Amino acid sequence: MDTSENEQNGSKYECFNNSLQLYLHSVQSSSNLTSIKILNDLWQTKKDIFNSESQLKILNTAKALTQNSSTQNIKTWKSSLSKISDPAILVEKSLTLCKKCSMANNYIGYKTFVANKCNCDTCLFESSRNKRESGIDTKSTVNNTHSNSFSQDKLVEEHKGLFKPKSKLKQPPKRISGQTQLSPFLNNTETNSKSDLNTNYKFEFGTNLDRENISHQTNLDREEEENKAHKSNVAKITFKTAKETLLASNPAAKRTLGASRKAQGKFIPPMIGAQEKQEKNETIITDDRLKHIDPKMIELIESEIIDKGTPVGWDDIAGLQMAKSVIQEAVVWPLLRPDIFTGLRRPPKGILLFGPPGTGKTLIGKCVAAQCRATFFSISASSLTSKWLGDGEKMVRALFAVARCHQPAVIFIDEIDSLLTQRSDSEHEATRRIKTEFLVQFDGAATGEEDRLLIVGATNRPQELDEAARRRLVKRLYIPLPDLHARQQIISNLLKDENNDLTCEQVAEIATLTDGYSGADMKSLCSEAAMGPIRSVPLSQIVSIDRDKVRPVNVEDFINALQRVRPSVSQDDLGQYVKWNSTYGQGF
Ligand SMILES: Nc1ncnc2c1ncn2[C@@H]1O[C@H](COP(=O)(O)OP(=O)(O)OP(=O)(O)O)[C@@H](O)[C@H]1O
Repeated sequence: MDTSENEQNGSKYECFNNSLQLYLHSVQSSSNLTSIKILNDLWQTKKDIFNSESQLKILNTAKALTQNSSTQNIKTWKSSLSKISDPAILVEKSLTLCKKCSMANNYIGYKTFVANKCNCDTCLFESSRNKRESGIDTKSTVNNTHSNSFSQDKLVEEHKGLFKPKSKLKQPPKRISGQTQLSPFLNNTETNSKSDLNTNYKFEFGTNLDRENISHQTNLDREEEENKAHKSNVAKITFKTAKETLLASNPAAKRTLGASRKAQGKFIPPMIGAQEKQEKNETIITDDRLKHIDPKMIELIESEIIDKGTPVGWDDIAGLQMAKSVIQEAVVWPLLRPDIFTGLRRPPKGILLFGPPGTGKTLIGKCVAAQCRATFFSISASSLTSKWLGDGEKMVRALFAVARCHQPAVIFIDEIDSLLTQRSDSEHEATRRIKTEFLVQFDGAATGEEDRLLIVGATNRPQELDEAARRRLVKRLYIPLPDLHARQQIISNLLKDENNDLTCEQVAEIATLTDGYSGADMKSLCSEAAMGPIRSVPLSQIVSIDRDKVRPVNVEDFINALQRVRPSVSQDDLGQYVKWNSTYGQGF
């Protein structure tokens, strides 16, 4: 090697040494992040450093950066941290350029160097790695084979006391989540050669430290570790996590914090005392018949579907004498005396009440349940196909299961036509499944000798019923509009608890005037008439007036109400019911 080459290498080494010292000083004195920042800034501001001789610029930049550890480029480095095994190695590698590579093409040579593809003898670190890998005595080999003008010993001497302890240098920087931006220093092979780079570093400098320095360093290490252990012990004694604090005050919370829960496991509320409250409210399912039913559905049925309203008596239903007597005979007595009504006298399991809206079909269903001392389940078929669509099928199954547990039971299905409509190709799959499930359950109830279940279907559109459903609803009773006498009875019943001065003749007269009104229309008429006395009170007194001072309802109020409340059922519709009744009905 000639003098000029030596000088050049010497200058390179000096620059490398100084900047590395600054860099390593920052690693030891501040934080790894600052060191990395220096490295980054070296690259960002002096990209040409690897192929020029202006290394002094590095020094100035590094000095400035070390003095002012601002965090401007922290973000860049954060994203690079996970990729760099140790930035010191990159500095070293970057600055101790292989002569061969740097002469051929400086920048590309650097890249080749970092990628560990350079095998030239002048490469200080690379050559030592190769020798070690091939099992030759590394120290002597490096000294012998390395052709650089500066010696290994000199290098070590220069850096004595400036390196971080080996253990620290070997620790890879922590990965910070969300890191995507890569440093221009990085390429894939850097990460691959991470372990090699670390080992190189250890070999080059660690093995050459004098004994004194090693023992001093080891003592420092030990002291530091002892300190750490002590601190962690103290922290363990005095510090309690939020979980530990909560468990200390509420041991029951253990079941909710991190406790394993199976997929089918019960939900345990995290609030203190909430579980006890929940357990109290939970339905205790003891009946085997409800084993496979979703407890939420059972709860829903028991809270929403079981009708717990005031029991209805036969007298509450005006008119409809024929329907009442058929129901009494065919349904009520058999349910009350199942021992007598056997064989041919066995009662039908399903009845259909059809007729115009508001004629008392629901009222009859309630009355049947009350008379039979049965549990009354009331559900609207349209809610099965809309509200519980998707769960409708399960709901039907649950409904029948719960009803079996509450025998005798009456299942009243309003608007049954929307559930058991005639089948068509355009029928929704979910609706079809509900219908099938209903018919299956119905048949089960019909054939079960022990079951005391009665299904009462109500519809305003009997003509739309499916044939299969019609056949199962054996008794089909027409519930017509109330006749004169029934209307009179409805008025009298409704005015019973109201202050009124209507005579029997006047009630009869009103009944005559309400031909074509349904029971529900009659109720609306009476409500409207009852507003008459209130409307006659001057507005200024309406808030303060004494209840007894409000005048009674009179015939005039009804005459006025008749102007406002009109019948809701058309004559055409009535004709259809009569026709269907004569074909499929009971015929009365
Ligand atoms: N025959 C009746 N006797 C006494 N009240 C009646 C009678 N029919 C109807 N009503 C009154 O009309 C209201 C509505 O009756 P209900 O709900 O039983 O009719 P519905 O036939 O079931 O009607 P929808 O077909 O619209 O469901 C009842 O609450 C009752 O006040």
